[in-house]
Amino acid sequence: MNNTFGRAFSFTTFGESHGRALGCVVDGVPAGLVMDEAFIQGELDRRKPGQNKFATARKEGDKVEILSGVFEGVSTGTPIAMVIFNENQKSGDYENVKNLFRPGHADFTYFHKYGIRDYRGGGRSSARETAARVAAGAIAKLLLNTLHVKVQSGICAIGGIEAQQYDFERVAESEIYALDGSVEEAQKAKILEAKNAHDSVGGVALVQIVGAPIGLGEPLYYKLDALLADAMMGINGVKGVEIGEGFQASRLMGSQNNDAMSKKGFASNHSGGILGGMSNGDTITCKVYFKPTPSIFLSQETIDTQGTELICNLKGRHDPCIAVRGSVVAESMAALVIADLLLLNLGASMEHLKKIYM
Ligand SMILES: Cc1cc2nc3c(=O)[nH]c(=O)nc-3n(C[C@H](O)[C@H](O)[C@H](O)COP(=O)(O)O)c2cc1C
Ligand SMILES: C=C(O[C@@H]1CC(C(=O)O)=C[C@@H](OP(=O)(O)O)[C@H]1O)C(=O)O
Repeated sequence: MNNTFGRAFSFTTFGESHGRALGCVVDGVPAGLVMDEAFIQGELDRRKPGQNKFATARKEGDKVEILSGVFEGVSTGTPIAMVIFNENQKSGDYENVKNLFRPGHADFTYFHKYGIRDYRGGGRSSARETAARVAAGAIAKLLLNTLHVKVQSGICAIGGIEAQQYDFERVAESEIYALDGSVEEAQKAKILEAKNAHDSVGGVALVQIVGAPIGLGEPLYYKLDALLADAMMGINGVKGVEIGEGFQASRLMGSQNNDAMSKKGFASNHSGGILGGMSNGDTITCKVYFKPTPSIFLSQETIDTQGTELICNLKGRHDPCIAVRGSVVAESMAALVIADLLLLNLGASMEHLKKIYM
C-alpha cells in the first residue's frame, strides 16, 4: 500500500477511524517556516465532525499535537509529525456488519484485495483519515500564505441545486460553506430532506488558488491539471474533477473557450488558470464532484464474506452529504499540490537558478 503524496513537499498519513489515533508525517518543509499552531488547529476545526446537523454526529475534539520537526516555533527542515487521538469511536455500531459489505463503501474491495479488513468504520477507508490530510494541508497553507498564495473553497452545488454566484468571503460564516447565499437555504433543505429520508445526497465543491506564479507544473506527465485531478480523485467519494470550463469546454467553440490576452492579462478564465500543464498566473479553478454518502440508513441488498445474499441495515453516525466537509479536504489537497510544485519549480531555468545562487 503506497501512502505517500508529493515529491518535494511530501506527506504520508497513518491511523484508522476506530483505532487509537491518526496522524501524518510531512517532509520537505523548508526550515524557518513559522509554525502557527492556532492556524493549524483552526483548519482541523473547519473539517471536524459533529459540528452541526449537516455532518456526522460523531463528536471529536480533533486536537492536533505536533511531535517533531519544530523548534522555538519554527520548522527545522526535518520531518514534521502530527497526531490526532480518536475519542469517540463507538465501534459496537459496526458489530452487525462485520462480515458483510456495505453497498457503495470500500468494504468489498478491501476484503478481496487484502483478505483482512478493519470493519470498524471501514478502518483506513473511513474519511476520518482526511483529518490528517488537513493537518498536512495546513502546513502547506502556512508556506503558501507566506508567499501570498491563497487557497479557498466552498460548496457550489448540493443535489443539483447550483450556486448562481461564487462568494468566498461568506463561506467562513456559512453552516455548509455555501458560496451562494441565495441558494444556501435550498441546499440545506436538500441535505435535511435526504437525512430525514435516511438517505444521502451528492454535491460539488469549488476550489480556487489565487496568486500562484506562472509555470507551476510540467508540460508533460506531471501536468498541473493531472496533479490536481489526482489529488482530488484521491479523496474519499470524489468521482469527478473539472479544471476551468471543464466538461462544458467540449460543447464550446474555440472562439468561446479561448481566453483573449492583452497587456492587462487574460480577459476571461475558461482555462482555469492552466495552459499546457503549467499555471498561467491567473486564478486556478477546480470543481470537485462528490458522490452521495454510501452509508445510508435504508435497508439495502448485499452479500456477506461467504457470498450469502442478505439485507444490510446500518447503525452508526454518517454525513448526510460528504461534499460539505469534503470541500475543506479538497482545499487542503490543493494547497499540498501547490506547495509541492513551488518547491519543485526552483531552478526550472538558468535565470531562476542564477537568482537563487548568484
Ligand atoms: C469528509 C468526508 C466524510 C465522509 N463521511 C462519510 C460517512 O459518514 N459515511 C460514509 O459511508 N462515507 C463517508 N465518506 C465517503 C467514504 O469515505 C467513501 O465513499 C469510501 O471511502 C469509499 O471510497 P469511494 O467512494 O471513493 O469509492 C466521507 C468522505 C469524505 C471526504
Ligand atoms: C469520523 C469522521 O467521519 C466518518 C467518516 C466515515 C467514512 O466512512 O468515510 C464514516 C463515519 O464513520 P465512523 O463510524 O468511522 O465514525 C463518519 O463519522 C471524520 O470525518 O472525522
